[in-house]
Amino acid sequence: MSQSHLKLVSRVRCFDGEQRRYEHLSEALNCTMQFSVFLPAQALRDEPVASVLWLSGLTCTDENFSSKSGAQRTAAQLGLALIIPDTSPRGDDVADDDAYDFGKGAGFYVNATQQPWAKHYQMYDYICKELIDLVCRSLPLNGQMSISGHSMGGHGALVMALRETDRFASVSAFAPIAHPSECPWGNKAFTGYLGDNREHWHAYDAVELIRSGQNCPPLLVDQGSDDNFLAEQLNFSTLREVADEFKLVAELRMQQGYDHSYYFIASFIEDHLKFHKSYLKG
Ligand SMILES: N[C@@H](CCC(=O)N[C@@H](CSC=O)C(=O)NCC(=O)O)C(=O)O
Repeated sequence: MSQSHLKLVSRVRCFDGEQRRYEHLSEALNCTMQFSVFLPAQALRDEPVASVLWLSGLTCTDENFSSKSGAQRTAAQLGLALIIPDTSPRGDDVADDDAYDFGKGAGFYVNATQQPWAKHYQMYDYICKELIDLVCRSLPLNGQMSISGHSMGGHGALVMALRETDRFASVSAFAPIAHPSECPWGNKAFTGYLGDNREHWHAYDAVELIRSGQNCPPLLVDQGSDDNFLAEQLNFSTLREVADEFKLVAELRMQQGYDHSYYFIASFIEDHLKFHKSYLKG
């Protein structure tokens, strides 16, 4: 398989569109990767559509969101494609860790600088440089794109939107790890992938990027009040404070009684896709 070649692994009819899974050889990650795509009916008729890139959380593959969120119903109504990458490099020769929050399934959307991780764990470049280019060249997409994600993927979505300032029309997140430099999940992952110098962590920390004056596209965040990870890992109130201080175009909502699960995501994904659609052309 050449690096630019997409191999269709599966396709299934879904809301008059198709849920597909592709495989390709990633140059950035130095391994074979799979990702999922929902294409609405318009795209199947070769009418290019706008898309939402979804980044998943710890322990996920590209299949958690496509099988649990129910996002396809609204995406079909709005004529939006969904692009759903995996959360880390994969394969037998890729370094791993026994813990659920480091190694495979926990790439944290960074470009690792530390060994043995650096050889494969280049998730930031994989998504922002390689995958977006690949899907825009290979699928009926019009290039208009927004970004969203959950937890570790919410962190990834915020960071990519803040750094790739002209790429995304809007950004949203469910229970994002908003300030990874200051929580146990982020501390562990950043020490392992990026080393001990905390200055190097700030390029992958949404709160620090906002504090540094980076522009942010329109932002929607939902956070469940009964999320087990809220107090220790997510720093929702700090994100609210910096969003207010730096006058972001942002709505950050506390949703009473919701937890960290895909039931929470399924409850509000319609709002997020409609929010993105309002900023996307086509
Ligand atoms: N197993 C862990 C928790 C793992 C977990 O909750 N993963 C979430 C994302 S958390 C942040 O990135 C998830 O999306 N899981 C997949 C799913 O389908 O629910 C533990 O026990 O603490």
